[in-house]
Amino acid sequence: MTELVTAAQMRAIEQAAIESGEVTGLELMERAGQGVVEAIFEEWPELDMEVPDVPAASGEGGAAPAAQGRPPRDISGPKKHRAVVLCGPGNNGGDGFVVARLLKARGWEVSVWELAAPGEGAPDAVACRVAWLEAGGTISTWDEIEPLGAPDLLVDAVFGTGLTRPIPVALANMFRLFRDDWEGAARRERRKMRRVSVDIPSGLSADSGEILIDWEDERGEFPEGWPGFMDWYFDTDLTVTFHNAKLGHFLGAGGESTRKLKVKLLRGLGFTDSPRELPVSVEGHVRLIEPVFHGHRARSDVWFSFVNKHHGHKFNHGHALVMSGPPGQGGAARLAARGALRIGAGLVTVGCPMRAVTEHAVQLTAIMVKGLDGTHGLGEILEDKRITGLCLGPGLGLGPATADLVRIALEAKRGTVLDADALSRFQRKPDVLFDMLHDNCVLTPHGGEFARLFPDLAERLDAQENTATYSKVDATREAAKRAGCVVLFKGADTVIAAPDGRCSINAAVGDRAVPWLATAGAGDVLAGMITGLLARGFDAMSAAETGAWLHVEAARSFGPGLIAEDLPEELPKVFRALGL
Ligand SMILES: NC(=O)C1=CN([C@@H]2O[C@H](COP(=O)(O)OP(=O)(O)OC[C@H]3O[C@@H](n4cnc5c(N)ncnc54)[C@H](O)[C@@H]3O)[C@@H](O)[C@H]2O)[C@@H](O)CC1
Ligand SMILES: [K+]
Repeated sequence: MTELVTAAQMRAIEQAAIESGEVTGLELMERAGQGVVEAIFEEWPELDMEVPDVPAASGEGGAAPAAQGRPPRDISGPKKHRAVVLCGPGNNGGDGFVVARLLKARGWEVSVWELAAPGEGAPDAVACRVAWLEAGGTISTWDEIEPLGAPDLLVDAVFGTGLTRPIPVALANMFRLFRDDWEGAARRERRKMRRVSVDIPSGLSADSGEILIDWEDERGEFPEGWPGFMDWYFDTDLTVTFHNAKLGHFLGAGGESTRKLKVKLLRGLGFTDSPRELPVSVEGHVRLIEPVFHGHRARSDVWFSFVNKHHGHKFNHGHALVMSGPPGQGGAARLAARGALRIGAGLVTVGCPMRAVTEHAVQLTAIMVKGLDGTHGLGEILEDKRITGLCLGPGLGLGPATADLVRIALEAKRGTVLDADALSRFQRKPDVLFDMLHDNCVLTPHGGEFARLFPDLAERLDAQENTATYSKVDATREAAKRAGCVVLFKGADTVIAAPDGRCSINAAVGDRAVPWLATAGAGDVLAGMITGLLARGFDAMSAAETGAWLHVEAARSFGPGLIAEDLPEELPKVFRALGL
């Protein structure tokens, strides 16, 4: 898995490298700028082509360098590649000056606009600004901004990991305007404008992925008359970050906006050849669940866990019991049961009230049905020690019986998933639930259920003024500690945390986005998949991580049009693709 870091952790890594004497801050900044330029040409190789020796059709392009014998490609417009670099007052802006200089050295026409000149607090950025001016570059201030002609590239080096204070609404609006103005100009000139953000799209917190806006400060120091609110961060095509991806690339709005992320290593920070290892121990880092590459084949983190478990008798693969509610409400439990079976539990039983047996029996074949006489019946069946995974919640109902069933289930100390009604039932007394939970449990709340069990954490997470420092990762970690078990907080940025501080993100963003997974019953299938893995002997954290990852993979594999029933049925295809 890739390790993700916070802004503070990144600063600590950087500081340690500088203090060890292996690299200077200025060298790191130079390397960061080089990394951005490398990433730009990797992403858009067409921008790296020689500029043909064709005079500009309009006056805007200026003279172009010699064509070196190549035929002209297009004679309809100005020929020099053109970039606009927006620089902020900190080190992110410093990286921007390096990018500007390197592009200019390659024959690009580059305009730099700065929000404010870097001050004493950012000496490396000051040095890079000087180097830009010495290279013949010019700098305009933002109040002078007017489109000079359409750029091929818009570089956002306004704020990076140092953005901790909210930015004025007016500035946020300018991000949007830049994009619209220049995109329009690019269309008119038949150019394509690519947008690249240095480190993180400006306006987003690198820790929480939240948009940092000062709503009170409508005008700030910026010109009046900027129109309505749209995207309050710098909307971008490519983000180039350094050393390690940050939490904010995957959480909240950061996940939505980071469509494509490239991580560039900074030589001098102790790296050998793997971006997956942190050179300096970073306490409390978060892992991103993602495929790892072996030779030519992408295999998931789950591959290793699975491989040695795929043989033997059906009882070697465990027996999952999914509890169902009254007649007419059994669909959710059946979905969960199917998820448990397809993910490889040897046996799966739906346990239900006697009067619901017929309904389940007519719908289920490979999955067994067992009529249970309330809590007493559940206690009895749990005397069978071969039942190794339990799922309670989907369609269980919010009546008092649910709390009793949860109590009996937790006393049995099996791998247990609590979802949906089994969580909501404890809204008034979450502590009663927390007292019963053990470390082989997984809670799988969505936002609403999370707020019912952890109202103070949800409130803190929602509070605008705290978004810079308090993230979904923090909230989930606190929740896991309080509950004493693994908590999986659902979303496109699913966060999974264990009470001992381990934490990972299953990000369904960027090219892994699956908006069609927001469909009725998908959560029930997830609960069942995790239960199946617990039944197979996975520990709670691995079961939650593996289940969450496969859930998204199944949705990706199926594609749009997916309904919850399709998720378990897609798993064999996902397994085949993983070489299981
Ligand atoms: N950590 C590393 O290893 C490296 C970091 N580098 C760059 O350095 C960046 C971090 O630099 P900094 O810590 O200087 O921070 P940033 O450049 O991200 O932004 C902070 C600057 O913006 C100002 N600012 C913050 N909030 C503001 C607001 N709401 N309105 C107006 N101004 C505001 C601050 O006073 C400060 O001047 C990274 O994102 C990266 O781009 C690279 O240069 C080299 C290596
Ligand atoms: K930026």
